[in-house]
Amino acid sequence: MSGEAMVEVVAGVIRDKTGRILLARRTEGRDLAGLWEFPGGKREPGETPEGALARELHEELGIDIDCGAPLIAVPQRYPHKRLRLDVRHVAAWRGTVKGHEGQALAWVPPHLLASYAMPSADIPVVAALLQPDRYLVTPAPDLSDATWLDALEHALANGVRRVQLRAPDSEPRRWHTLVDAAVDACRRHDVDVLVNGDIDLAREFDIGVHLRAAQLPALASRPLPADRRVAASCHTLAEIREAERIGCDFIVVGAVAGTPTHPGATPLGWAGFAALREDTALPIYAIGGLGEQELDIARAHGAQGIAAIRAFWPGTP
Ligand SMILES: Nc1nc2c([nH]c(=O)n2[C@H]2C[C@H](O)[C@@H](COP(=O)(O)OP(=O)(O)OP(=O)(O)O)O2)c(=O)[nH]1
Repeated sequence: MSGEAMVEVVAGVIRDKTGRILLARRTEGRDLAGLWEFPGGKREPGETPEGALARELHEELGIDIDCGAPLIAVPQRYPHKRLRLDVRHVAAWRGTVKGHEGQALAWVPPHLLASYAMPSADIPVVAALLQPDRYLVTPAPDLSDATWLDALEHALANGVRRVQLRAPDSEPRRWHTLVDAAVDACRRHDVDVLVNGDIDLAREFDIGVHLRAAQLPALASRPLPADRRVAASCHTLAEIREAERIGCDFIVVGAVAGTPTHPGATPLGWAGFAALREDTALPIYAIGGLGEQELDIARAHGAQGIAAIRAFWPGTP
């Protein structure tokens, strides 16, 4: 099944002066007709991604472009094909945008992108545009509470925008007090905050919940409303299917590299990660022995970004 050839597709994020992003509607008679997509198309043999994108946007929209930085490349399996959707920012463009192939066009404010029906490969692309690329998982508060909260404040000041509060085996009353203070700090920084495992605690503080894989089978549906994040840690395709079934917003998958905290586990490697990525449209953070320096390679394998304890927690080696 994974032997089937991978179709290479390149698409562009084109913005106007007000920051709206251009979507095109796939015309009737084509695969995925009626869905909205980032303009682009298939790479031809011998073409670079940049060259293919420039050609496609000239043909489809009548514009000339300067290709910008890679955003994310999403491997994705559809019923009749496998493709890798390589999405690039368009740094600059010249000309007048017009649908040269009869396709409808829409300039969409970023916060409305998710309300457009798109192919499944685009769901991680929209998440990569809108949501944080780093997901801090807190270490257990071994030292004093003040030291732990101070480290959290530093991480938030360093630009972490999404946090999972996690403290395996912490004494419940101490943990409740710490979560209270941590939620307060995250709210002050306008940072997305989830608590590991404890759905009641998430409800009490009106925050998100990050579920362990073992918790998923017992849940009939997502335990929190749509405006609260529900995430899960997954290691296998079966666990990913459970996360999809209950309606998780995103998942964490690993371990990608070896980690000192799980010395016996066989790491997935980036190829193993990408193989799982192909079979789901959920946004995925890669975890396990990774840090900020792996963000580009993570995005190149379809990850939303990196989840880590040590790499994003100030003061850990
Ligand atoms: N341009 C573009 N294509 C996308 C996106 N998301 C996504 O799944 N695709 C898929 C749809 C197509 O299968 C393929 C792009 O092929 P294409 O648009 O150049 O060619 P086509 O219509 O003849 O493709 P097809 O019907 O033969 O699959 O990538 C996206 O955001 N932009």
